[in-house]
Amino acid sequence: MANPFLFLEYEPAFETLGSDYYDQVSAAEFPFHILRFRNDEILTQLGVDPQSVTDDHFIEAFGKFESVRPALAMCYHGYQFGEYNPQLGDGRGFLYGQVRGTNGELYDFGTKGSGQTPYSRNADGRLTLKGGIREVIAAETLHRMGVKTSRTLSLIETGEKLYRSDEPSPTRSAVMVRFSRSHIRFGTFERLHYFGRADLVENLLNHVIKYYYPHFQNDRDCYALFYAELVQRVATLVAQWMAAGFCHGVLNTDNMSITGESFDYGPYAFIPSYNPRFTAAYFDHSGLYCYANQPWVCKGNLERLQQPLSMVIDPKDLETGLDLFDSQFQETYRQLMVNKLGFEQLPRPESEEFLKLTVNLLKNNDLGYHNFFSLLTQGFCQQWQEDSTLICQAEGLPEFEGWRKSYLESWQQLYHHYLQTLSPTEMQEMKARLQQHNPSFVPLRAEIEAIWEPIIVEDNWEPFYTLLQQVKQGTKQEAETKRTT
Ligand SMILES: Nc1ncnc2c1ncn2[C@@H]1O[C@H](COP(=O)(O)OP(=O)(O)OP(=O)(O)O)[C@@H](O)[C@H]1O
Ligand SMILES: [Mg+2]
Repeated sequence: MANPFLFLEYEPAFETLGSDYYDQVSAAEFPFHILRFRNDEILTQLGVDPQSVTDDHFIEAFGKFESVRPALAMCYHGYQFGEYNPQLGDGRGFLYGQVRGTNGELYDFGTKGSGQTPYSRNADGRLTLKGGIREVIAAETLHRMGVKTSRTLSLIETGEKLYRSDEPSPTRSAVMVRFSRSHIRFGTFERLHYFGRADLVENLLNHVIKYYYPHFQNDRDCYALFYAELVQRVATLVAQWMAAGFCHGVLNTDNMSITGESFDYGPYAFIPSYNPRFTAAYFDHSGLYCYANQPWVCKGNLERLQQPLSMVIDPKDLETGLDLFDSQFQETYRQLMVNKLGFEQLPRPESEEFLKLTVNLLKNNDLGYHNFFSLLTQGFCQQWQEDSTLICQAEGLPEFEGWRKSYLESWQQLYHHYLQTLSPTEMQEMKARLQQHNPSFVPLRAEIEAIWEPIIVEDNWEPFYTLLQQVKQGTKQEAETKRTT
């Protein structure tokens, strides 16, 4: 049977920009290939019947890299922890190809761990299996939580021994293919500014607008409009991370997509509890990219992007665009938190106090962030409309004493107050909304670590697949039932 991946209609979109933007490379050859994860949902999104795609097809295309288009290592620089680094670029990946989804939008297949390139510096060009697994889990969980994210199309174990300072070594290797809107990064523009090439900035800008902001293509102000929309997309994304309790960990400008989509999941974590200073990367000593800093860091990255863009866009327009960030972030975050609490909308300005109280309740008590919303979802019932003391009192909430108890009571009373305004139908809808916005299973770091143990000890992959089912279904029980039936 012919390999469907080799018969997709690949569009040489980035390729037509020319060699100023990439280097043609070839993939490494690996000792063996074992498909560990395939994402059939993406096949459907591409209009490919998953039944027609065998595991060997995945291995041929995304492990042995049989292909119809050249492999392109994309060039970029970036600000890393505030320092400009001109020695970046795809050092362990390349653009395999670009295809349209059934929605008409263009997507990248980008590799990670496929071998060395001119940008590998002294590194091996490889990805650890554990790193690949962690990225699969992050992308699938964020997707379930409604965050605009890249996905993982495949993860293939490749049989090499890798040495890493942050994993017991030797450790196992893998190659991953990422499915994302684009791998053009803020750093792709920054590199062109570094070389003083306004012409290349302009070409790239036209390309980005054509493929990712096509609604502005014929507008006289298309550059300014593009930047203003990017600002809003990034602000929306950060609000989604914050509501999802997600800390990306490495918000360097080479990890910021020009489409406003989230990607590159290295040392990320879902926050265990609401701690604004929670820092995901062990090497982020100052906590620069901690949970609460994410909005202003991303706004700062957008501001940095003005440097290359101002080679072709009026700086006044860029300033006006950036001004949209704060309100877009606040508005989206507010709405998402209102939804996480189960409501469609809450009246303003009076409900602001309630939202603040919710965050403070989470901050000042030893409540798990995800656990709290999960308890709210599981316990939600009609009786809460009658008796405020029942609210969120299901098993699992720690005993509150002293000022903490009165804090909880104030919160319950306000929640109760808003519940009383709802009709029986609205109460039903509220239950559904709680379930939609609060998956009862969000993998914390320890849970991700726990699936790695059986893999290294006895090559047991069941916990990994079960965890992915849990993430998809949103509940542990449902996932376990589904796997055993
Ligand atoms: N093992 C490696 N071999 C070669 N280059 C590497 C390796 N690990 C990281 N790099 C390079 O270091 C830089 C920063 O890495 P970072 O972890 O942000 O990106 P990445 O995870 O490799 O790729 P992506 O951003 O596409 O997810 C990139 O230029 C990357 O290609
Ligand atoms: Mg990166």
